[in-house]
Amino acid sequence: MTDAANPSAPRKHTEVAVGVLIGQDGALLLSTRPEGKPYAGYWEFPGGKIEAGETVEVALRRELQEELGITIDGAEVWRVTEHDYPHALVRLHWCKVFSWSGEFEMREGQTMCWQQLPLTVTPVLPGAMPVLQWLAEERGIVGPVLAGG
Ligand SMILES: Nc1nc2c([nH]c(=O)n2[C@@H]2O[C@H](COP(=O)(O)OP(=O)(O)OP(=O)(O)O)[C@@H](O)[C@H]2O)c(=O)[nH]1
Repeated sequence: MTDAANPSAPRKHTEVAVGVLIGQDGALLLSTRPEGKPYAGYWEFPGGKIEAGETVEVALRRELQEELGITIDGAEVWRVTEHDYPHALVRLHWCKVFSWSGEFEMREGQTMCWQQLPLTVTPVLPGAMPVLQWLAEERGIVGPVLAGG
């Protein structure tokens, strides 16, 4: 989408905070995108848009409370990526999260699961693919990050 008043203007980024929750066995938490959102039903890492005045950590804590009912202890940005979707140009601020409190509760009707690499769930949001690749590299996993992919 371009700016109607100025079609040559660069698209503005939508800033997004994303959490890579890592369990004690190294499993990764994936969840499905709720109905009504672009790419509904695709698997993603939990997170959402950063609101005005929020830091990445504050936004991520709010999003994970709203979506999953948990409270994260802390989050530091690990990687920043960009992805150009038809619906938005997003800048994704990825945080690894190792510690949280509360019970998981799917507050937006989504589904969650813990996954090792390669992932067995599909389809996965295209914007998450570089991060899966980095996680696989860190773990010395060669080959596709999606089983059968
Ligand atoms: N949460 C999340 N978003 C991702 C991932 N990968 C990726 O490209 N995105 C993109 O980042 C954006 C996140 O926005 P969202 O729609 O989930 O955010 P939100 O919950 O604040 O939505 P809303 O306020 O519109 O209801 C979407 O454009 C989504 O496609 C990912 O792994 N997790």
